Amino acid sequence: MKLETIDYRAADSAQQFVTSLHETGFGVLSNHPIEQALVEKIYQEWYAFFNSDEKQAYLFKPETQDGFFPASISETAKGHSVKDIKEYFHVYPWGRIPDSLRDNILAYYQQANAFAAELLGWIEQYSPQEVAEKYSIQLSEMINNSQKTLLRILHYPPMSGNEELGAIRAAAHEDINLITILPAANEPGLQVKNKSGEWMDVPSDFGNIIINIGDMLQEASGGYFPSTSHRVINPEGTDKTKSRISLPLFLHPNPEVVLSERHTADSYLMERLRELGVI
Ligand SMILES: O=C(O)CCC(=O)C(=O)O
Ligand SMILES: [Fe+2]
Repeated sequence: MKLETIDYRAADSAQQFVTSLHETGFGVLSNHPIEQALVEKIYQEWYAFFNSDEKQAYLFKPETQDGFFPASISETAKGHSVKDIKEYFHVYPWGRIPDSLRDNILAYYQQANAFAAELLGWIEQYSPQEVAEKYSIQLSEMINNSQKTLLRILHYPPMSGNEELGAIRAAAHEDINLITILPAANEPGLQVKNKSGEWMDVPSDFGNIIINIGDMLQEASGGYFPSTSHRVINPEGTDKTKSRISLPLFLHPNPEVVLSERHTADSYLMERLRELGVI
C-alpha cells in the first residue's frame, strides 16, 4: 500500500482520491481550496490559548461535550489503558468559543464543511453501483446542517520526560464519524496502519489536507471504504521540545440518517460512545 499525494486540480483527481480511500482508508490532497493562511493563523492563536490560563474557563460540559478537555482527563483509545498525551478543545457552532477566536474558527468550520460536501460528492460518484445503492440518501446530504459535526483543536504539548510509561500522543484508533478532514499539522507524527499491519507515515507536507474514512462510512458502504487505524507517535530528539497542533473536523451525519439495516447515525454513535465508556 502506498499513500500518494493527489493534486486536487488534476483532471482525474476525484477518481484517484476515491481509489486511495477504498484501498487505504486515507486520501491526501495538495492544491485544495482550504485557505492555508487561515489554518496557520488558527494554529498560532490556539497555541497561545492552550498556553494561557483562559482555557480553564471553558472546561468541557459532560452533557454537551463542547469546550476544553485538559490532559488529565484526555481520551484513552479503545483497547488501551494509558491516556493519550494531549489536550483539546471541541468547537461546535452552537457551543462555547472564546470571543477572540470565534470568527476564524467558525470561518474554517464553514470552509471545511463545504469542502467535505464536495468530497462526499466525489465519493458518491465513484462508489461502485452496488455500494452506492446502499446509501439511504446522498452522502453530502447526510451532513447538511448537521449539529453533530465536531471541530477539534488538538494541542500535543512538548514532551516533559514524565509521561506515563507507554503513553503516546494519540494511541491507535479509528474515527467514529463519516469522514475526517485534517490539515497537515505543524509537526510530523501521524501514521496509518497498512493492510499488512505495518505503520506508515502519512505524507504530511505542510499545506496538504488529509482525509480519512470513519466507522460510519465503513458501515454505510458495507465495508467498501475501510475505517483505518491511525495514531500520532511521540517526537524524538530536539523535536521533543515542540508542541504539535492539529485540527481534525469530524463530519457527523444528522442523527436520524439511516446508515445501514442495523444502524442510524444516532444508534451507531451511542453504541461507540458506550464502548468508549464516555456515556
Ligand atoms: O493529530 C492528528 O494528526 C490526528 C488526530 C486524530 O486522529 C484524532 O483526533 O482522531
Ligand atoms: Fe483520528
